[in-house]
Amino acid sequence: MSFSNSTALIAGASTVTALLLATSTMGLFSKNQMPVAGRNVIVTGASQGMGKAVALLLAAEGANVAIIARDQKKLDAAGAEIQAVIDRNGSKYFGQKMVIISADLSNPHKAQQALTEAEVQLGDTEILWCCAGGANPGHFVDYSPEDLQWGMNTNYWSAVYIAHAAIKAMSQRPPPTPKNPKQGSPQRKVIFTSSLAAFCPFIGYGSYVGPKAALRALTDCLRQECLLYDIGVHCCFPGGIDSPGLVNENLTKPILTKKIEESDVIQSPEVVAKACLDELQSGQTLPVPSYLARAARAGMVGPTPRTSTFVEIILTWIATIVFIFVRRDQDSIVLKERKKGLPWQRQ
Ligand SMILES: NC(=O)C1=CN([C@@H]2O[C@H](COP(=O)(O)OP(=O)(O)OC[C@H]3O[C@@H](n4cnc5c(N)ncnc54)[C@H](OP(=O)(O)O)[C@@H]3O)[C@@H](O)[C@H]2O)C=CC1
Ligand SMILES: CCCCCCCCCCCCCCCC(=O)[C@@H](N)CO
Repeated sequence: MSFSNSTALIAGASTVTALLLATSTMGLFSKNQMPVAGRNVIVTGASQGMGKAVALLLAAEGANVAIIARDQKKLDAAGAEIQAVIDRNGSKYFGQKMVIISADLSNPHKAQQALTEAEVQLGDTEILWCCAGGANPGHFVDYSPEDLQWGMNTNYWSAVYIAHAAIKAMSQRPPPTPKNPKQGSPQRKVIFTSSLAAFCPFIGYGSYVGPKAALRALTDCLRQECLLYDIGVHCCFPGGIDSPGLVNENLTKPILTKKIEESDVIQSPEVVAKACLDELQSGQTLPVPSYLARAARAGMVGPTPRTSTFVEIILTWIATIVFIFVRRDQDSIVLKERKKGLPWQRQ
């Protein structure tokens, strides 16, 4: 090969590489991976906090929404807010609907019933976004077996049973014909909600990080199986959310947990919902709403597919190093407490 030929080849190859990097990092030319207008969406944990913000956002963008939680009063209040958003949309999205379903989703029969009920009222489910969850922070030694089971029921089973019912139903039927094929990918979605604390587990979340990390592992497993049925499976990783749940858990949160959380940035439910939706629409498997969670994801991404490959790989190197210092910093908070003496040395 002559000198000029190989130069042209290298120049061509670098241009293609640069273009590929640019499109993968900036999302240029990519279509919306999760349009919501006119589609049937179920949001769990939608009576308050992040779930309610997700339901309000999707309703504002024209989705038909079914909201699920246990407490009927809180559901009715959230339902009124969502209906107001739908009324404001006017005739922009024809026949937009909202339904309220009260169910304890940690019960497999109730979860199946809730899905059936939502489908009777809305039609076939296109998106299931599981937000129901919560934490009862404490030291592991202070938990009762019931406290530990509560963590698993509230965070793992409340998401897994309804996802199981939904994926079984979806896998047997084609997606509804898109009302506007130009609006983006018609793929159906199941979305879980984990936590930044599952990427970086720390003291005080002994009943919580297990189920939240399990949701992530399940996401990787189901994402692969659901390639068979053309269903996308995703899992969001918020940091602190300014929600009623956070206010409540802070009442009993151990002091060491609070100290470690000082390095986190609390976001509003609305910001978290919008940032996660943006990431889902750009095709992210593990959406995050903050830079901190994005850095933690880079350090823990493992075999999950990534978008923006180049930037994420660099970030992975950085995060791997930063994690050494984060862990040292967190441990030093705990070790300072230990200086007061081991339990059996204290009077
Ligand atoms: N707040 C935070 O700092 C963070 C939260 N997260 C996660 O984000 C999600 C949303 O959190 P947040 O906004 O604080 O939520 P909240 O704790 O404020 O609200 C939780 C929602 O889930 C519902 N829910 C709880 N258990 C069940 C159940 N068994 N069956 C049906 N519905 C249930 C609640 O309604 P009801 O009780 O009436 O059933 C409520 O609607 C959760 O999964 C949480 O773990 C992640 C990172 C940080
Ligand atoms: C590479 C660098 C990574 C750095 C990570 C450092 C993380 C420290 C703070 C994490 C705070 C997590 C809040 C989630 C709490 C939660 O899920 C509950 N409140 C739920 O209710």
